[in-house]
Amino acid sequence: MQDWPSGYGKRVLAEVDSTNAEAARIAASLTGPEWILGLRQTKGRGRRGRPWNDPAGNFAATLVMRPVETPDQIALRSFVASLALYDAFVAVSGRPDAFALKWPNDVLLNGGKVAGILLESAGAVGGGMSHLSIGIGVNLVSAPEPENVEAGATHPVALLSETGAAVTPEEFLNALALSYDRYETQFSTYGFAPIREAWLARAARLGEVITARTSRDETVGTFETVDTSGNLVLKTPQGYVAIPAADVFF
Ligand SMILES: O=C(O)CCCC[C@@H]1SC[C@@H]2NC(=O)N[C@@H]21
Repeated sequence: MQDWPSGYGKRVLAEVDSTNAEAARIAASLTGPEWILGLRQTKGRGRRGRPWNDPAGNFAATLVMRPVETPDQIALRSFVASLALYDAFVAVSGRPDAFALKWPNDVLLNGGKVAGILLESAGAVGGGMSHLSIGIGVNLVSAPEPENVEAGATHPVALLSETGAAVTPEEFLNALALSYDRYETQFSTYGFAPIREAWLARAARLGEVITARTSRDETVGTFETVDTSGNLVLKTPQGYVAIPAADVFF
């Protein structure tokens, strides 16, 4: 069986500040997409400027690439990466029913957050995008204490304690790189439609009332779908609302 997808580079770093920061440093010299795995991360970053702590044994990696599509298309790789993460979890644990996807791109295990994704990009001189970094953090062996996460946020869990699966970061990277390559091929060949369908089939709380919060406002409504642009669509008493970016609370 293939254990690494062709066309992808790999760097394994014993210690790094943040694999996303490293991705930005090497982006200009890339000759193809590259995975960067940090076995220790000292300054990991999460969504919305939050820190991301990485005890040894957890997974911290970034896929950095130089895509050529429009920024809107490029951002849809958040869904490509979520699906790849879901499949990697199933490959290492054999437990498809235990996992679900939380919009925009968290992975839940038995209802708790086991993984998060941070997309970062930079523009090129003269327009367009110079690189996209897809940073992925997975609680393989330990999860932060609940008091260290934002009030009301999904409680964190670890793969090991929830499933008994003891997986090293290197093993997880191999599973993830293979599943990412499969979904990337699907995305570049057929576009967002099949990715969206597959994502919705694994979505947490579809059809239920949820809350989407931004720094400016809060929308409560029934989670109807994710639209063809990747927006969260909530049905509210005022009508349908499409939300491009927010934190979701159950
Ligand atoms: O807030 C989230 O849910 C996203 C967390 C993303 C963390 C990962 S760990 C690897 C990569 N490097 C970083 O500094 N952050 C991402």
